[in-house]
Amino acid sequence: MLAVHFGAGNIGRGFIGSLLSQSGYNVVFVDVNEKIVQALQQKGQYEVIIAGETTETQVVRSVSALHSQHQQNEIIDQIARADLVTTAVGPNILPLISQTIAEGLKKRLTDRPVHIIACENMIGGSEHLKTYVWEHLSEQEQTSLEDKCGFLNCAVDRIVPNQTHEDPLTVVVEPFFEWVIETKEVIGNIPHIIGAHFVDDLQPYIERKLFTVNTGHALVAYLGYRKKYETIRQAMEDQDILADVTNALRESGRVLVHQYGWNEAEHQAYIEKIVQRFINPSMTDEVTRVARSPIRKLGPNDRLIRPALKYYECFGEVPASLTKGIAALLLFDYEGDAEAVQLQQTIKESGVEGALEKYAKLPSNHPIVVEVKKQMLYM
Ligand SMILES: NC(=O)C1=CN([C@@H]2O[C@H](COP(=O)(O)OP(=O)(O)OC[C@H]3O[C@@H](n4cnc5c(N)ncnc54)[C@H](O)[C@@H]3O)[C@@H](O)[C@H]2O)C=CC1
Ligand SMILES: O=P(O)(O)OC[C@H]1O[C@](O)(CO)[C@@H](O)[C@@H]1O
Repeated sequence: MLAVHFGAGNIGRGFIGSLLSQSGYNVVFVDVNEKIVQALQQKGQYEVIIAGETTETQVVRSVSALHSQHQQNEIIDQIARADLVTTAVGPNILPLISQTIAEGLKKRLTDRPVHIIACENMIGGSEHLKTYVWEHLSEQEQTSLEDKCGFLNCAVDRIVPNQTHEDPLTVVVEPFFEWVIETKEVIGNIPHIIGAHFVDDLQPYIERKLFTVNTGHALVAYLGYRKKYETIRQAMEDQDILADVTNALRESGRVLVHQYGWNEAEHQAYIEKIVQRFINPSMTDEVTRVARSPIRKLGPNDRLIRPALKYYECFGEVPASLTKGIAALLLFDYEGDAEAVQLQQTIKESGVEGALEKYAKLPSNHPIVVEVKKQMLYM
């Protein structure tokens, strides 16, 4: 079995590539990072260090790599033969790799179906990717590929921080992982992926994951940045931040239980486990990594705005802690993050209302906007 995976970064190597290799796939990574591509080509394997109460090292074998820009023809040939195409490049990069995927699909030399799974932190990631890929195909090509390519939405959960190991390929990960894949668009057999959880309807799972793990993590990061903490663990040791995060997860949890009927006690246990994962003493995770790309995180369907809006819609109240998280995001002025710089520029030019209207699609008189502005005064 052959899998082509775009993005040999933290999640690519530390989660998706590792699981696919364990499941028996030859994994061809595609990346723009010359150093990583060369090292994968030379070694054909790498180590994943699972850092929990004890440390375990797994060797991921049967891997190779191609350069996303310099080896286009080779990538297209691999996609033409692949059983699986996966991505973990970040939502903003999906449009940039879509033409290559389209060219590979056009050259399918086999009638075997191919499944394409975008492993990004977003709702409908694979569906979005399909839209971008389809833009590069004629109507006739789209029709002929429709019953050969299944784009499967998924939710991926594993905390993989930035890596500091001497070997550029070695990746330290937390023990926990969850890969939930929707079966709606499966063509033929469900792909063989050890450890993945297949479900008919992803919506409850992706929302539970994004609006618990990612909502909580974003809050720790933005509040932690305000207080000048460098790591997530340091921020979690601050009792005020811990209380805000716990309360924000109570707010988003109330929405999730209301909307999807998750069992309340089980959801509380899910929250508690996640809070423990943020504290993991065996890993160092930087506040600026978790806070990265604030404009993406301010999106109407993303981890802060959507649960805050849903809370307001469902219960007629403005959620105090989620809005505090939004306020802290708007104050994230880290110069090493291009989106943070752009966001600060927008706020300077159009004010907080302008930024919330532009990126979160919230009208300036919305009660959430009013509350966010108020919260910003106290930070
Ligand atoms: N790190 C984590 O803990 C988690 C990350 N995610 C999601 O996984 C995705 C990737 O995140 P990370 O692995 O953390 O980021 P990362 O920055 O470590 O990896 C992204 C990789 O994509 C590569 N890339 C960029 N442009 C490319 C292109 N045109 N073609 C091929 N490769 C390209 C980069 O060089 C990099 O190696 C994101 O959507 C993120 O939200 C999801 C769950 C957990
Ligand atoms: O690019 P994003 O959305 O910040 O993705 C990384 C996030 O996903 C997580 O892994 C949670 O699954 C966190 O480590 C991190 O906050």
